[in-house]
Amino acid sequence: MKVDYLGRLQQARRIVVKVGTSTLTHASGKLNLNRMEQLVRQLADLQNQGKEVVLVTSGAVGAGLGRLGLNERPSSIIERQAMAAIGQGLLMQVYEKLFSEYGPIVAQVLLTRNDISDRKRYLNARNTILALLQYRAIPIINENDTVATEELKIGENDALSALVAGLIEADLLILLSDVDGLFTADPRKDHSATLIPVVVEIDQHIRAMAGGAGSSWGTGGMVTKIEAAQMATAAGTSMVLMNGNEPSRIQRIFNGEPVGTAFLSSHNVVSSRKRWIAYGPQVNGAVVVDAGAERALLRQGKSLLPSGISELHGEFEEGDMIQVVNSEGMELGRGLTNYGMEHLQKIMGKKSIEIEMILGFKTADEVIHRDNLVITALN
Ligand SMILES: Nc1ncnc2c1ncn2[C@@H]1O[C@H](COP(=O)(O)OP(=O)(O)O)[C@@H](O)[C@H]1O
Ligand SMILES: N[C@@H](CCC(=O)OP(=O)(O)O)C(=O)O
Repeated sequence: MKVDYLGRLQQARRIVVKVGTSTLTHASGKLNLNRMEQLVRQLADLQNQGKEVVLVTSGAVGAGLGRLGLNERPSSIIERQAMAAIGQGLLMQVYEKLFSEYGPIVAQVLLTRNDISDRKRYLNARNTILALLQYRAIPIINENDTVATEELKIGENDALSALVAGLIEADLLILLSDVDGLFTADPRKDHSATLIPVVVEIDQHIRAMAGGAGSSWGTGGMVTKIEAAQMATAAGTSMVLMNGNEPSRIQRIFNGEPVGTAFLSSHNVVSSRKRWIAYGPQVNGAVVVDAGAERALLRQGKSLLPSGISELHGEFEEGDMIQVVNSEGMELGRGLTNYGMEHLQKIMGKKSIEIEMILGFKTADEVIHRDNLVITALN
């Protein structure tokens, strides 16, 4: 019997596929060329079916290690960056060769957190990727590991692929991993764990199932995959997490058959600008709010006023992204602040009409205007 959500996934036209290191490399660390060949053939075939395809690929560090004959990830960041520089070229060379056999043009896109944090660069990256799709090219995206310093890193490609899916408003994100999908517990540790075919809402119960990475090559484990699912589904992109060991099985999604775990996109899709606010800029600090402000934000759709703020953390300036947390430390939302740390210290707990008297100027009545605020607590 065909289940309704399968029909929805089958219709997807713009697709982001993310492939992890564990899928791309052998246990030896060398590239798994057979698998890459099958993946490329499947993606080329999706394009032949009229779909737009974007590939987010890991494996630069892994391929660099394999090339140098090393079998352990170096612990120093500099060394890993050097590995990535060696491996990225190798990775692209293999993709270029394989894709050219089946037809599609490929394009390398390397992104850093800044390209997502900065609204101008975000829009620029979006336009470039959309232009590539217009040319029927397949953008092959990875993090620019060689130049992204640790504090400016997105960190791993599950998150990068979800950000990319949001960036280009993809219909579907497919995460290829070394596991068949989300299980009730880590199947490597708990043999009685069972596969969950579909997730409609990512709640505490689902998050609690996730464990860490399964191989020494993978980085994120299930935690980052669920975080990616959360980002993607909130942005209107459904996600399928499936095993990448037989890439031709991707086709099953488009035949309307169940495969892996499907995370269905939320009906409550946030606007593109709010999506950028939620997941784009780096968080520079936090404000703790009282119960009254928490209610106003969560229940009444109000802006954050200085009167509801009781504590400040971090160092931030006007225009920066800050977290809004309650007294128990739970994140309620994120937004762009109208006041920097120094000024906010003077006006927190005060009424908006007092702002000008205290500071000698007033940027706005609100510390975070509703338009610049995204509530994350209800997701
Ligand atoms: N609840 C779970 N369901 C499935 N896999 C899980 C779960 N919890 C932890 N894992 C582990 O996550 C691993 C996949 O993540 P990772 O090794 O980072 O792969 P990748 O390189 O594909 O990103 C699986 O091999 C599995 O051992
Ligand atoms: N950008 C890194 C990949 C980081 C990463 O997320 O790896 P993985 O967990 O295998 O998807 C690389 O190319 O090696």
